[in-house]
Parts: sequence; structure tokens; C-alpha cells
Amino acid sequence: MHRTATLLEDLSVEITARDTATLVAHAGDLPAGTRVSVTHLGTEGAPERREAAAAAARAELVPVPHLAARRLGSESELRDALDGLRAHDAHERLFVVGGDPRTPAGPYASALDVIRSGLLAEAGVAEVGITGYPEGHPAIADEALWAALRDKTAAIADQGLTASVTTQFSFDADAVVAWIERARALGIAAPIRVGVPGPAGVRRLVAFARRCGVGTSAGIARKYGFSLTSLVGTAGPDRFVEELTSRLEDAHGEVRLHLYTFGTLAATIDWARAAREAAVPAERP
Ligand SMILES: NC(=O)C1=CN([C@@H]2O[C@H](COP(=O)(O)OP(=O)(O)OC[C@H]3O[C@@H](n4cnc5c(N)ncnc54)[C@H](O)[C@@H]3O)[C@@H](O)[C@H]2O)C=CC1
Ligand SMILES: Nc1nc(=O)c2c([nH]1)NC[C@@H]1CN(c3ccc(C(=O)N[C@@H](CCC(=O)O)C(=O)O)cc3)CN21
Repeated sequence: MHRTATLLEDLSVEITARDTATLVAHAGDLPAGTRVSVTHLGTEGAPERREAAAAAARAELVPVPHLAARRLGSESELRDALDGLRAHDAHERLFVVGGDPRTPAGPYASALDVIRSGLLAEAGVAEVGITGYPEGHPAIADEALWAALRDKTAAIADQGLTASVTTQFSFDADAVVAWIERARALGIAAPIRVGVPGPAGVRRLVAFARRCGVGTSAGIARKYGFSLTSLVGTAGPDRFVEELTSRLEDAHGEVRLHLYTFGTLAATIDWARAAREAAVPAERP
């Protein structure tokens, strides 16, 4: 398939539990089998996240619930979360992230600690998603990030599980392509889902970028499609996707798109459908 079509056909979306009703209402506009990540925030509980994942599964989508290691208070909290997901058949794919809390709430200080617990494999998880940072991380040194990526990939394989990588959102296609090349050069062969925000208000994007420690230099932002001096208006990932597409080659391995929806799930689904239809024109009789 053409590369743009592949990126757009098999993209994934990331929601929070409170997007569940919107997801159910608009699921029909996503291809069956689309992966739906459910962010692990401190403001939403495990039952709501589990319900969001279950709703995705019922809608013929593939849930990817997130677990933030530092938000887990105890081993039994992890066991309960896995059991709850399993009861809804929403445990096959998980995304494990360290999490923002400065101090871990319980025994897991990093994603690696959760993976090494062995509880994921025991619960019947098949695939474990981990992070990637094309623009680095404000509080974690680059060397530590690359070491973590290597160690997590190895630990996932040791547990007999499959790894995939989803990158922190970025507005900079050059940084993303350079990051993919470095990862491949280091022997990371897992599929990489490139994180980018869905269409959203510029003010919102700037606020989330600040909150998540993602750079928005004026030049990059302008290229992406938003002006930092004029915060009114909406910016979408069109140019980013176009540029990413034009730069990707077979040597980059399996690469997909991951859309962080930041409260704009319906608009993101509309955007994805329009982009898909533009890339793969319906066959004429
Ligand atoms: N990329 C994403 O979608 C999300 C990222 N986060 C971020 O997760 C970060 C780390 O998670 P992963 O990338 O999975 O790393 P990780 O858990 O694999 O850890 C990588 C390295 O950073 C250290 N570390 C982990 N969390 C930290 C924190 N909050 N502060 C300082 N050092 C930390 C670990 O000890 C380890 O050395 C959080 O700080 C947060 O910024 C949180 C939610 C979603
Ligand atoms: N460093 C870091 N921390 C994160 O928590 C994080 C990232 N990076 N990268 C992207 C993902 C996506 N993230 C988020 C975070 C918040 C909302 C959000 O919509 N928050 C609502 C409140 C939702 C609620 O509390 O139920 C908001 O209006 O802020 C969405 C995605 C969190 N993630």
C-alpha cells in the first residue's frame, strides 16, 4: 500500500476516560481494529479507564489501556487493574509509562519495574507499548531515555511479549525522523507509532505542550501550522504528516501515526477520515 495510505489506515488515537461517550458515538467513522489508547491520568480512576477500554472493544476497536508505573500504589493495585481489564477482554495490549509524579506512589518507579514484575505476562498480556522522545524529555537525560528504551525492549522480549513504541507528541517531523533513524541504528526493531496532536485550538496545543514538556519553538510551530503570536485558530497535523510521509523509507521499518486527541476526539476522527479518503480515493465503478 502507498505509505500515506498505510499511515492513515492504521493510525491510533489516544483518549481519556471522559471521551468514552464521544468514542462510542463516533466509532463507526474509524476503521474496525483501530487502536484506542486510554491515558492514565491522576484525575480518572481505574473503573472509568476500564470502561473506556471495554467500550472500545465493544465498538470493534482495539483498546490499549495505559498504566503509569508511578501512579500505582501497590502490587495489588497493578494486579487488580490487570484483572479488571482481563474481565473485559481489554488486556491484550497495554502501554506502560513511568508517569509524571515526582515520587512513585508505590513499588514501581519506572515502566521497566512494571515490566520486570512479570505480572503482565502472567495476566495474558501479549503486547507492551513503551515511550519514545524525539525531542528529549525535560527531566530525563537523553542517555537515560535511550538506555530505558533498550532495557525495556529487552525485558519485554525476555517475558515473551511483543514491544511497540509510541512517541511523545511532537510538532517537528525532522526530529521525529532523526529519532527513528537513531532507534533503528541502535537495533530497536519494534513498530514505532509517531505521536502528533489531532486538530486542536492553538492555545490548547501550546498549553499541553508546556504541560508535557514538548518544545514549541516559533519556527517549528509556524512550520507545523500555528503561530505563537496569534493563539486564535486551529492547527492540524496535515503538514507534519505530509512531511513525515515524504521522508519515510523502507529502512525506517514499521512506522504508524498516533493522534493525541486532547479533548478533540470528534474533530480528530473527522480529520482522519477526510485524510484517509483523500489518500485512498474510493474506487469508481
Ligand atoms: N510519552 C507519554 O505519552 C507520556 C509520558 N509521560 C512521562 O513519563 C515520563 C517517564 O516515563 P517513561 O518514558 O515511560 O520512562 P521510564 O519509566 O521508562 O523511565 C525512564 C527513566 O526515567 C526515570 N523516570 C521515570 N519517570 C520519571 C519522572 N517522573 N521523573 C524523573 N525521572 C523519571 C526512570 O527512573 C528511568 O531512569 C514521565 O516523567 C512523564 O513525563 C507520562 C505520561 C504519558
Ligand atoms: N509528560 C507527559 N505526561 C503526560 O501525562 C502525557 C504526556 N507527557 N504526553 C501525552 C499524553 C497525553 N496526555 C493527556 C493529558 C491530559 C489530557 C486531557 O484531556 N486532560 C483534560 C482533563 C481530563 C480529565 O481530567 O478527565 C484537560 O482538560 O486537561 C489528555 C491527554 C497525557 N500524556
